[in-house]
Amino acid sequence: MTAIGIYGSAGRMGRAIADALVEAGARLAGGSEAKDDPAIVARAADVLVDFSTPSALESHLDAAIAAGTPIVIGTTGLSPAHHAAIDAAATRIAILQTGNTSLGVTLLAMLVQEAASRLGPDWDIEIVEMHHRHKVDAPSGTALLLGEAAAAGRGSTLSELRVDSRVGLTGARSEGTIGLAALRGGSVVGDHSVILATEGERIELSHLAQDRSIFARGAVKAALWLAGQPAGRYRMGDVLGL
Ligand SMILES: NC(=O)C1=CN([C@@H]2O[C@H](COP(=O)(O)OP(=O)(O)OC[C@H]3O[C@@H](n4cnc5c(N)ncnc54)[C@H](OP(=O)(O)O)[C@@H]3O)[C@@H](O)[C@H]2O)C=CC1
Ligand SMILES: O=C(O)C1=N[C@H](C(=O)O)C[C@H](O)C1
Repeated sequence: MTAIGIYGSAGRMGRAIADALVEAGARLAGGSEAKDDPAIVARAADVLVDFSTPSALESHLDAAIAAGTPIVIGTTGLSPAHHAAIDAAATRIAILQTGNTSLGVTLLAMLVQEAASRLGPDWDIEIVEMHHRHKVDAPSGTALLLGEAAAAGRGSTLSELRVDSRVGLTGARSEGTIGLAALRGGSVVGDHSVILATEGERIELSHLAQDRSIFARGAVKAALWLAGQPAGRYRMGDVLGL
């Protein structure tokens, strides 16, 4: 029985993952919060999942490397420096990082990349997301993941094309850019729409999360898969065979 350790175990996702891993036939190796030593659960677990906060990432990676334990990173709000730290750690242990562990969003990202590659640059791409009032980062990790997929479809990267929430006298839209807008309110679990718009028509590709359990089940599936992998950086598409 695979033992899964949870960083951020008392949070919304940590609690949902504790439920999901039992349903998947795994065992909880232990949980860890800010006050705890992350090395303890890293040593007790066959695989770790991190749904906590970006400022804890470095200590969680250090603990995972020291114990030789693979880790799924679901925490969002990561900076380029965090991604560089993940790349470095992935030369030592297996790591899967994703802004969204659901099957639906993993497939949506592929559809977005395909649409962006087939439609010309006169098709504008805008990404709108809405989340609950407690969310602390924006744009969401999923919006960034979808933006990267759209940019890849255009043969570019999101950092080259992104325009964040417009305000004031912005001027007309620049062709080829990808706009990002974030809404916050109530208890919305996670809604994302990628809008492709040209003169006279538009396409909207959307994912609506109705329950946090979709992320939790995906995180457990990813953890069980990652437990058997050699060092390297992996994606949800690898887990789901998409
Ligand atoms: N990839 C995906 O599919 C998904 C990713 N997420 C992401 O997961 C993260 C957590 O989301 P959510 O559960 O809603 O947030 P919560 O705030 O409910 O949970 C985060 C938990 O992490 C704890 N924490 C803070 N610092 C540390 C630390 N140093 N070590 C261990 N734990 C710590 C928090 O404690 P305290 O409250 O005391 O600060 C809290 O219990 C977010 O970044 C979110 O965007 C969410 C859903 C799906
Ligand atoms: O904080 C959340 O709740 C969520 N965060 C992830 C994100 O930033 O995209 C995934 C999901 O949308 C819920």
